[in-house]
Amino acid sequence: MSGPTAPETGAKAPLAPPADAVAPVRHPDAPAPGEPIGSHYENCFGCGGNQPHGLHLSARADEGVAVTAEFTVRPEHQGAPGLAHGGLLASALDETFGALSWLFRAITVTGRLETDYLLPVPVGTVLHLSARCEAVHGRKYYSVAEGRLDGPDGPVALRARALFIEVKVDHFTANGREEEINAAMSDPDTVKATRAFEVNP
Ligand SMILES: CCCCCCCCCC(=O)SCCNC(=O)CCNC(=O)[C@H](O)C(C)(C)COP(=O)(O)OP(=O)(O)OC[C@H]1O[C@@H](n2cnc3c(N)ncnc32)[C@H](O)[C@@H]1OP(=O)(O)O
Repeated sequence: MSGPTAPETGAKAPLAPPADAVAPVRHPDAPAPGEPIGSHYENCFGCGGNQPHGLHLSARADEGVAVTAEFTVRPEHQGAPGLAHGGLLASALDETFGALSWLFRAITVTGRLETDYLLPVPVGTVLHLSARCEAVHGRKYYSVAEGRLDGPDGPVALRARALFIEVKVDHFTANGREEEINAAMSDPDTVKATRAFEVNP
């Protein structure tokens, strides 16, 4: 019988960093604490301005290897009546974790993401997210995040852990659909953002 298979157990199972992981290093060219990080791609569902139904999440650098972010839950983000869809909230966490790339200046993609949903999140909520990288092991970046209602000190609605894996630019150029890759590579802003990562390994 075919069907979904569970994630591998053993080495891939834990989201806790291995004992010989090291502390992440804030890159000297990382945005200053409080500085906006900006969208990495205008068509990104998480942060792009070109997606009418996207999250339009905006992130800022924080102290250390950490970011804060906000997004407003809109009617098109519903799962149950008047409440945010759980997968969409995971997307907001994923995007917030992704913004950490600008702090350590390595291109990283989600390998694993685990979310605890503690409170329902009503439409109209401004969700205040924060993420912090805790440890690095080779290409693996281990991070934690949370999402709060009503303000940065409001009730915790979401908690998450993630493992992001460092990749090179060809992860995108080799795998993305050609028309979007060609369009992105002819956009000077995208090229500039990509070069910043390549020049500062
Ligand atoms: C310009 C910046 C752009 C930022 C965009 C941010 C957007 C928000 C973030 C996203 O949503 S990214 C999109 C969602 N993620 C993906 O599409 C990733 C799909 N997966 C892959 O492409 C590959 O599986 C991956 C690049 C993650 C890894 O493949 P590789 O062949 O490069 O590496 P490998 O499989 O050898 O794994 C490297 C290490 O990570 C570990 N690993 C990989 N996947 C894992 C997993 N799922 N769980 C636990 N560990 C994992 C793996 O065990 C190994 O550990 P060791 O170095 O200790 O041996």
